[in-house]
Amino acid sequence: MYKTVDDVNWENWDPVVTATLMFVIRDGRILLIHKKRGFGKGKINGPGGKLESGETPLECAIRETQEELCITPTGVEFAGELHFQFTDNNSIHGYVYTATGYEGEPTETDEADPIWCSIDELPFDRMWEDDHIWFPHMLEGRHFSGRFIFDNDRMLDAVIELD
Ligand SMILES: Nc1[nH]c(=O)nc2c1ncn2[C@H]1C[C@H](O)[C@@H](COP(=O)(O)OP(=O)(O)OP(=O)(O)O)O1
Repeated sequence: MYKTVDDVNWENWDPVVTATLMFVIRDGRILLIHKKRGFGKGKINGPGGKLESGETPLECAIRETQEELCITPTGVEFAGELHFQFTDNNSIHGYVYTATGYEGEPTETDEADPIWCSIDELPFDRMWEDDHIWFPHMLEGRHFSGRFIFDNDRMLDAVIELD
């Protein structure tokens, strides 16, 4: 049973899922989604999803943003990595990207409803519990690497490293 980050053998960690997140940040605002289905349904997060075969995390993050919000992010940069170990043995390796702009118009789809938020008033109470730990680093443009233990959607432990 995983309780703390130290209970995981990170050297041999073999995540079940590799996934991505994309955050468009411009003019003091960030483009989030209300997730309508899939993992984390009902939460507020960035667009993103599972890596498909033959795809890089960057390609995945752009494709998922196109699929979920009908926009193509521009000025994309790598922001950080997230390592989630769940007590039920699920595990997710997440790659986070930021973008400074986009082509198209953010549009509601079956998967997501777009929400613009002020970066000073983020809805952390409706987001995954780890987000308040690494969002400030992402917003500062600081690369981060986070390790987290979750029991369903309750965070049990967290460690964050900065470049
Ligand atoms: N603790 C957490 N904090 C966070 O901010 N995002 C998390 C998270 N745990 C998972 N995610 C995100 C990462 C990724 O975008 C998504 C999980 O990917 P999944 O592919 O499992 O989701 P979906 O069911 O949307 O899959 P797709 O069918 O590929 O869209 O949830």
